[in-house]
Amino acid sequence: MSDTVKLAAEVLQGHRASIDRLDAILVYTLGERFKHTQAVGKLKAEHDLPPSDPTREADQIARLEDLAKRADLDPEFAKKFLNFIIAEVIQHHKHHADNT
Ligand SMILES: C=C(O[C@@H]1C=C(C(=O)O)C=C[C@H]1O)C(=O)O
Repeated sequence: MSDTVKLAAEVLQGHRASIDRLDAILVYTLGERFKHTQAVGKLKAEHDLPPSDPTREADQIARLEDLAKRADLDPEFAKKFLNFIIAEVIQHHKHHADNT
């Protein structure tokens, strides 16, 4: 293995170690977010509130698009990602509503 290939392998290993730590942060962050959304789902079910709140969702999408632009992240990707998470949360809320 040439010195350049060895150096590239070390650089790759460094990036992958950082990616692994960041993925752990993402998973723990999502876990914490879902703890709060589950509590919101129970609260909504107990008070007969609708599972989805489109006004709140639109505010969040706008906020996340703005944050994404400032963080050099594709705002369309940020929007798709948040919509994906919100869709899952709404399913949880419907489940709470059906079982309360
Ligand atoms: C968590 C809530 O319920 C739903 C899920 C949302 C979310 O995951 O951020 C936002 C709005 C609601 O459609 C809420 O109303 O705050």
